[in-house]
Amino acid sequence: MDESEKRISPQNFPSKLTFYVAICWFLAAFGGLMFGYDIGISGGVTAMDDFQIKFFPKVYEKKLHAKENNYCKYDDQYLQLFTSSLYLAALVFSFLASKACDKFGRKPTILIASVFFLCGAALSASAMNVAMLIVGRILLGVGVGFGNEAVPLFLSEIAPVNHRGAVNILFQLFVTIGILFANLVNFAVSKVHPYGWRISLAVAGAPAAGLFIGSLVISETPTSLVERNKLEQGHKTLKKIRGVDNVDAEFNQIRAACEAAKRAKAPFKELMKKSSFPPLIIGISLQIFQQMTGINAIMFYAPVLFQTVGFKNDGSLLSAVITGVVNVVSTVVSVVAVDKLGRKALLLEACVQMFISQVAIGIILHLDLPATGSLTKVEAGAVVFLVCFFVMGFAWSWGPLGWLIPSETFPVETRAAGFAFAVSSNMFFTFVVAQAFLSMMCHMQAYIFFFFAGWIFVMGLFVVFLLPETKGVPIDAMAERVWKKHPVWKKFMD
Ligand SMILES: OC[C@H]1O[C@](O)(CO)[C@@H](O)[C@@H]1O
Repeated sequence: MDESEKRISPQNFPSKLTFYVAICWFLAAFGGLMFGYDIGISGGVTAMDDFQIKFFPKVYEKKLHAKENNYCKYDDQYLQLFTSSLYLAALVFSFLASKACDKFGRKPTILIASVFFLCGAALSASAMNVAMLIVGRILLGVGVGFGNEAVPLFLSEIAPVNHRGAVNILFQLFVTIGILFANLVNFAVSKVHPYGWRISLAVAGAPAAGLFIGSLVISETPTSLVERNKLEQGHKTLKKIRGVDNVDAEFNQIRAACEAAKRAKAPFKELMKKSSFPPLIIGISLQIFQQMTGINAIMFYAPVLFQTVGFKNDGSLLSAVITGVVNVVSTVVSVVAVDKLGRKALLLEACVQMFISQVAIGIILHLDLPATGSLTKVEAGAVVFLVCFFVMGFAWSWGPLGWLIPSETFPVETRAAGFAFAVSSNMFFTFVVAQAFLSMMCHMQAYIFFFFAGWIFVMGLFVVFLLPETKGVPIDAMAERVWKKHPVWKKFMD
């Protein structure tokens, strides 16, 4: 602990925001774009008639005859597997990726991700049957597993220290841009019959190719080089990315951090110590809660949801574009607000906003959807508005902070391992929502929205009673200034 006080304050490390670093961010951020594209593309594709006729004819038949039981139109395990399989693969491979990041470095791990992305895009776009389609999604998932572990790590390791928070949010920002891009592509190709869906799936190759080229151009991070004992090369790279000669102070800090990480021989074992529980519980809970807001019910299935409430194909794809725009813009708000308003205020405000939206959507659907088969224009407009209101709240809080907080609360010894747990919790619960939402909607009907509202209520209590504020706290000082002062968590800190 005391060691950190002897170091030069990280705020004083000399650095310029170099053009080279900006290029590296831009290229690596294709990883976020790729992830977002995969999130956003599946909902629109599953809602396309041509796609359903080819792969899920039973779903198509059911849809044609659906009047009364609108909520069950898309209740099909295989259809859901098309979306969810990606996240299961990502979950498994995020652990392998954390090993690859350590052993081979961030750069080759990003390269591996891009190759899987390219293969996955090619296979799913050319699929002749459901098996090819799902194997294609699994390959994309392997890419997501590697990419989501390596890219955020890469971005934050080459960022000048005082930009780390904002850069971390950059990843989420690119995810939201990827989702929007996918929504736009779906909207544009929905009239191309009978293979519009193939274009949607093939366009995923564009960010994948960007990431592939990027992974050849970017430098390995100084941290990763030092970790693998390439000290001289690490020092040289640090000079290059900072654009100044005097990088010794920062370099020494990187070395000290790497040595500390090496001393903790088994980071996963270290994580099981009582004193590691506070950041671990916080990191995992934030990711679980992030998913249980119901965000991905909307991101994956917005077009399907909008069809359920009575929009035609076009209208539902256009509405998904609107929610996509709201998602991007609100994430930008978060970049600015997070260090001014603090984490807790944003998370709490969003709970109120998301709770109101979910309850109001539930009430509208409960009162009117079963009786009439579809909503009136005004009601359908209100549902789109409420979905946007919900997405807005999520995007400036739980979306980015679900990643930011776990990246700033673990001590260096357990940071990578702890973050891997957070990533995999996210993937697991994303999988659960993707696989279960359409069936849950079929069985619970409008009550599904009250179910998510219930989770949001619990999340609010969690923020009030268990989440400490970490705004402005240096990472090395978390234990002293945060955990040991918190009425609940101090009991874990001996
Ligand atoms: O922007 C919404 C997207 O952000 C994530 O929560 C990741 O933080 C995804 O699970 C979701 O689809």
